[in-house]
Amino acid sequence: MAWIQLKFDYKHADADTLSDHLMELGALAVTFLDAEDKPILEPLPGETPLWEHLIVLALFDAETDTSMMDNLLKHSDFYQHFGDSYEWEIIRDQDWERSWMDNFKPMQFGERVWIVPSWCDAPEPDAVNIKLDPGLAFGTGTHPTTSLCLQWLDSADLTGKTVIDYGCGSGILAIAALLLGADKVYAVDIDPQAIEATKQNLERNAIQSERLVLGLPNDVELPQADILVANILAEPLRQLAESIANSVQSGGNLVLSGLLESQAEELKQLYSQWFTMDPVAKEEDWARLSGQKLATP
Ligand SMILES: C[S@@+](CC[C@H](N)C(=O)[O-])C[C@H]1O[C@@H](n2cnc3c(N)ncnc32)[C@H](O)[C@@H]1O
Repeated sequence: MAWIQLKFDYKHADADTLSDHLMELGALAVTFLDAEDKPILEPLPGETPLWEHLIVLALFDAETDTSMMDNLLKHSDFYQHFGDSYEWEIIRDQDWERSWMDNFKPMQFGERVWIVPSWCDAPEPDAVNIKLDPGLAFGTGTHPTTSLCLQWLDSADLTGKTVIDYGCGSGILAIAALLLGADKVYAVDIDPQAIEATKQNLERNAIQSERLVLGLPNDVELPQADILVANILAEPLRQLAESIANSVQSGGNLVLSGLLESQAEELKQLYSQWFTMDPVAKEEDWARLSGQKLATP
């Protein structure tokens, strides 16, 4: 399968906001390289004079309409910092895999959870270690939205619970829930690569396959779960609101991310017709909503 990659030189300090913007435009992943083509390992803070000259790689689905994207980029605030230097290229799967693998190191979330790349040893062997290889799917824990969801799961008592992971990507949240004690997880995604990555990550973590029901949204009959986690973008969260709400049982929990801080209040209002909503949690410019389902009359 081919992918397309947008590559450009970026001469400005605020790389973090640029990354968020590219993800909003549909990028599946964004990687920064230094002037010597080496991946930058640390997250890029909002303002730093260190990275005044970056090479930016953004991976998009092969179906992406590049002329529409050119147009959107030309009208973005970032355009002045890269001008016409950008180029689109078709890349093979393996090339992309290599670039993110270099960036991906063991990371801790909350008290108990570690995400450990499948080619690394666990720094804390007794922790809840999730062995992960996202392949081409989204979800390594490096993005604030995944991190916010992992922190919520880490803080909850999942013992014996039924969980839905809506938009599972690499399966990172589904597997975290299972290793934290959930009885059964239903994981769905519109991207077949995500289904494949989740299946392989399940095997990597030696979890019995009966504990995970996995598939495309139309192929999986969702139960009313104790907990539903959805780290997808604001627009699908708006469109799917009613069906998401219906998939949580009374008293059950909702965890939503993939939305920017600026989108949080509107979505909180929307979901408050079914849930008692908690204060918005934030990491960098991203937000997480959570709430408890109201009893149905
Ligand atoms: C931001 S990634 C999250 C992946 C992973 N759950 C995590 O937390 O890192 C969003 C995922 O949702 C999927 N997705 C987007 N819209 C969707 C929809 N309407 N229904 C199901 N999955 C969707 C995408 O294919 C992608 O894998």
